[in-house]
Amino acid sequence: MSKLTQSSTWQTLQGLSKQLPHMRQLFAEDPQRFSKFSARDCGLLLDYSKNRIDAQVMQLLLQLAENSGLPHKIAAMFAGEPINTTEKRAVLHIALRAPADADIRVDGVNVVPEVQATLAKMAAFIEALYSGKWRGCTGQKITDVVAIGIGGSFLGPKIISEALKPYWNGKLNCHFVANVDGSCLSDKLKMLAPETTLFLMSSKSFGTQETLTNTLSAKSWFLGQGHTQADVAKHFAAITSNVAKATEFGIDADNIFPMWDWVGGRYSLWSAIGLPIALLIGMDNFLALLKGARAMDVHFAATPLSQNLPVIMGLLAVWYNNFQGAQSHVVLTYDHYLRGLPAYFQQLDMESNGKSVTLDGETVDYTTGPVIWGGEGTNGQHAYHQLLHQGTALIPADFIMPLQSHNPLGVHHQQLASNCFGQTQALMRGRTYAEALAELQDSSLPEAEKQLLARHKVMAGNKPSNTILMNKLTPETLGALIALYEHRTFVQGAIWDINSFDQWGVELGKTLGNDVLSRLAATEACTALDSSSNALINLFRQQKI
Ligand SMILES: O=P(O)(O)OC[C@H]1O[C@H](O)[C@H](O)[C@@H](O)[C@@H]1O
Repeated sequence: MSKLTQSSTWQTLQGLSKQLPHMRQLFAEDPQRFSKFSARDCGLLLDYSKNRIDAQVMQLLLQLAENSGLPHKIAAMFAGEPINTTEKRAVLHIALRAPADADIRVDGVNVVPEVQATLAKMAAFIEALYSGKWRGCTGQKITDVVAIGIGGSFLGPKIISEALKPYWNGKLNCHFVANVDGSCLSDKLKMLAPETTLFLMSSKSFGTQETLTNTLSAKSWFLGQGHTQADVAKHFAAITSNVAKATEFGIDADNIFPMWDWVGGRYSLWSAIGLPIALLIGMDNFLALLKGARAMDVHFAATPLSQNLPVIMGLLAVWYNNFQGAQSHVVLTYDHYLRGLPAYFQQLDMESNGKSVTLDGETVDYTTGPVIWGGEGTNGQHAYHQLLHQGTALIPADFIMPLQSHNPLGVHHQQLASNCFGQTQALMRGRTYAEALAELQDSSLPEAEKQLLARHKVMAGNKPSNTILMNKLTPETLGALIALYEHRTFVQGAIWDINSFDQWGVELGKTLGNDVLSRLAATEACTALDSSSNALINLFRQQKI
């Protein structure tokens, strides 16, 4: 058994996990439950009272965090220590939103001036595009930007852009290409004119197959429309930490925005990777997004654990994962603009905490990252919420909702809120057999049928949820919200003693993908692999089943 699972705190929590009364009872017994189990800062309110917790459980979870050295680990991240141990790198997305006078050192060098210089370069680039100082090869203004990237170099820019649609200034159109399926790029190109289009290639490594292939095809398309190699500089720019490779690829050195190896892909939207967002909402709004994240960083670093929003959320996730058998976690956004957020948090959390060895290389004897999924409320209520209410799996939920809509339209927002609050209540309360039967009292069904139907209508309740509210979805509150989830992910990784910042599983997929690619192009039939892989490769080579 590991030190973690052997600890008396862990063992006590395990004992308590089956002893807590139903949440209905907890609420009935304590009218102060909401004020005891809610916290607010950075423009966000977290109501975590609808969780299977009491004061003792919370106190023990906080003890678990102390025992795991969480305060020290937070300090180490903020100090730029190489906490990504397998890649020997610092983890400094917090430096990307630090104030200009901050001093955050990697190997003795303050990285903040470089971050600020890149922000200034982004601002100048955006201004040049908006004003028409930057023009395409025929002298026309750029009207469309195609952002090419995948994983962290795609999800953040795309989803955060979508979320901030009310802030788009209409100066440019932005399109996103991630999938290497040629249909993705082709569909976009059909709508574009090369003379007014700028391609923004986003790849930290500048080595990701999908992104390189999509960029090469975009370049061929551009050249194929009668333009020359000399025109490329006016239509291609890149964001990468591999400046040498980007230059070699043919991107003009002036058109390269740097990033750094201490920014993880899934934590990179705050860097120049966020350029598509800034192009759509303007630099001031992009800076407000950073400011919101910064506020959450300050909160995370300085607030006592018991009031610390990411710590509370991380501990609750550990509670369900390790002590209540939950294997998935659902994120439900009651805001149309936030509909992509579950997919963003999915990469953030699953790529970070989908690990099974500790920092010392020991295989864990406890579960780690759950499956993160979700979608847009109220749509999910008419689909998968059924399983949340009456299925056999325990699925803790986060409900996220702004109190004010960007589009106040009749009773829409009130209805949205009523559904959100109604769902958390239904999950918590459930419906007893007696209640279900009472609801059927006036029906004309025979008694036996009433009883049978009542059994189907029983909902156990006691299903946990957090509710996160904000006044309005703004760049600042969104920045705080995303940083909240980043740090929540960190808290869990710290307790599980895993490296939340590498992704070796993804790397293996990339390597094998490249190997298969060479076999697909070979002249000989493939016989060297397992029978399934051989057959699939050979079917593709023959182009028919
Ligand atoms: O930005 P790139 O180097 O092209 O990497 C793009 C993506 O590649 C991999 O799939 C990683 O797992 C992601 O974290 C990364 O964001």
